[in-house]
Amino acid sequence: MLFAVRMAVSLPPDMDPEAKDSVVAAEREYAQKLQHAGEWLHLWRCVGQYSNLSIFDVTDNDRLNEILWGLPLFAFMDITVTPLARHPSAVR
Ligand SMILES: O=C(O)C[C@H]1C=CC(=O)O1
Repeated sequence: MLFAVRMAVSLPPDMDPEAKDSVVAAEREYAQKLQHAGEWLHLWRCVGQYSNLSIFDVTDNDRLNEILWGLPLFAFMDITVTPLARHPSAVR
């Protein structure tokens, strides 16, 4: 099942710099592992914003929920999920 997920990140301005570096590094490792595993198909930066637009290919809603709740930055994110269906005019 394909999902488009928008993740907007909002870190506290007074967050300890070491804690910030640590959670961002953990997020990168987590995201790259899922990309290598083939579940996180696309990860795009939204221009000029600390947010991304991602495409996931997962077995079901529960798996996506598990992935999103496991994001190290989850507590600092506003997440919007859009389930995707094939467009009738799509050529591939
Ligand atoms: O930077 C972001 O958009 C947030 C998050 C999503 C993947 C990742 O590595 O960081």
